[in-house]
Amino acid sequence: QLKPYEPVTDARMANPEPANWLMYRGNYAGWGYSPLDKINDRNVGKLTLAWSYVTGMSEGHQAPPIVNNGYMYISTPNNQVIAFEAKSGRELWRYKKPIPEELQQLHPTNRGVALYKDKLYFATTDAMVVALDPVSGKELWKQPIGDWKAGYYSTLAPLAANGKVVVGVSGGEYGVRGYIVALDGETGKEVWRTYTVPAPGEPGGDSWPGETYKNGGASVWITGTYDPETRLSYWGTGNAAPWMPDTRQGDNLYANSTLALDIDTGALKGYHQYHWNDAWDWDEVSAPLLIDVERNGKKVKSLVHAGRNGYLWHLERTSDRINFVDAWPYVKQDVFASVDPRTGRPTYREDKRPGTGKTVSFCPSLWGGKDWFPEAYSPKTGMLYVPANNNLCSELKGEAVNYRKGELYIGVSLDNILTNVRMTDASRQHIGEVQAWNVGAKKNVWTHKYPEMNWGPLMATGGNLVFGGGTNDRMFRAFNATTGQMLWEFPASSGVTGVPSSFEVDGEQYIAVQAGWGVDAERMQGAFNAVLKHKTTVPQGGTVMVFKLGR
Ligand SMILES: O=C(O)c1cc(C(=O)O)c2c(n1)C(=O)C(=O)c1cc(C(=O)O)[nH]c1-2
Ligand SMILES: [Ca+2]
Repeated sequence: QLKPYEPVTDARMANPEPANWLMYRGNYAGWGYSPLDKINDRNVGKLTLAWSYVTGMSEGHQAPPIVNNGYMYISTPNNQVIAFEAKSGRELWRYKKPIPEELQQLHPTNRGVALYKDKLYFATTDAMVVALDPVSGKELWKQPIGDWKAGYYSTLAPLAANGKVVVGVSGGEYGVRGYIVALDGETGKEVWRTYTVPAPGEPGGDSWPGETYKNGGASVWITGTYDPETRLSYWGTGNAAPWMPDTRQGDNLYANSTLALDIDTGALKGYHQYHWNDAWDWDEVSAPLLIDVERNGKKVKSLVHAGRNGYLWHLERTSDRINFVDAWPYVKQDVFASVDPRTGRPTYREDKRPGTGKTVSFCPSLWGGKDWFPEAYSPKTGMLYVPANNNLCSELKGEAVNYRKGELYIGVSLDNILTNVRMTDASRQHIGEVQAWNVGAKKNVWTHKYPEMNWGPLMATGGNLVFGGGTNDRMFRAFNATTGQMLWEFPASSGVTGVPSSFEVDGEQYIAVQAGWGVDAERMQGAFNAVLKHKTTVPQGGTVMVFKLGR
């Protein structure tokens, strides 16, 4: 009873129908917002499970259910994509790409598929992009984008725009040299590749001593946002490698930055580095949200980013630059002594900078004020919603490390990483938060607090709701977007670190999300268990959950 598959054109992508969820965050601006309002703050208490489906995988289920006129697609860890009839949960097909046996997955997750024209794309753990037929699941082509034997892998959902499929590579903990690569959507042929770490002689190349740029990190593992008007895509970059900053003295451009890349050529048109010479593993990979922000009575075409470094960043975007507007801490941050009001460049407290042979504690923890899980923005309330971890700190002991192809290149022992968490008096009271911000006014409107951490991507809806999971009690929740009042919660089979989405079929609205705890939410829980008196175990295993209003 499914209608013929409807190709996903540039026009549809630039202006997605409210009934569908065509890409990672629902729109190119990265809002994580569904305009649908049949499920709303008055009736959300009646939300019930319409269907669910066990994926057969453990580890991190983080991908949003992507929906195009009744067809739904999810990806799971281990290079798996599953297609459903969105309304019923009937499986249409399942695709699994084998992973080489010797490949060790440091971050076993996949953050979703991209739909474009008559194809579906996803990026793999063994550093390929695969194109599938969305109707049959048949493999159309696969294109290698990096050497997995050298620690390159992909976890992000691709960005599809202007005839291209654009992805980045992970591997910041293996000493890769990061890049963003665009493939021709039809053929898979590489169109451009832009390194996030410049070579000597290129602009920014002098921010790396000697040969260090070759293993400088700055990986890209979260989908970029895109402005069709300027044809600029915006990407966040990860930590510089290895972690200890004295091994690569200099700013280390363009690690921990937002980059503006021309979608047609990959040319770098602007950047903002959130913190230079990274020492804290604060990957700034979340792409900034494209928002028109009212500030001092003026509209600013903005880029907004809740930094892993604990600051909320308000930038301005133009056709050829990124300008700093403002920044302020949204969680406890004890590293920045100041932020230059003109450029946004921070100065550091020396005693808060880890280094080789030093043991240093700092806040927020190495997982940051916010790790990879996305913020959401509602144009209805004008608020930015931030899933945060507050009051938490880390202690790292820097060690010398030599680069060896395909091996971890961190400079902190795994033992230390798994016990790095340091509690404060405040974090014994609460850690996880959902924060609502009026960015232009720099005003925190409401905050919902959790006793322990929050790893939950957020979605806002036209029904004055904000949805998110992320806590170790397995709950998936809905909040009143205006007031922050918790209106509904549902105990999932596992912790919910999936990106939620919403869609409509035959006039009925649905909320969809994957449960499936894993990756660093799980590792961080281990680090907590090491310092807390009680231990929490979160069950693993992926489930797709789709909710609708009960009668
Ligand atoms: O530097 C990198 O390339 C890289 C990649 C990834 C990833 O691809 O998931 C993570 C991280 N770093 C990282 O620092 C991090 O905290 C993290 C958490 C997670 C997760 O899925 O929970 N992935 C990653
Ligand atoms: Ca990293």
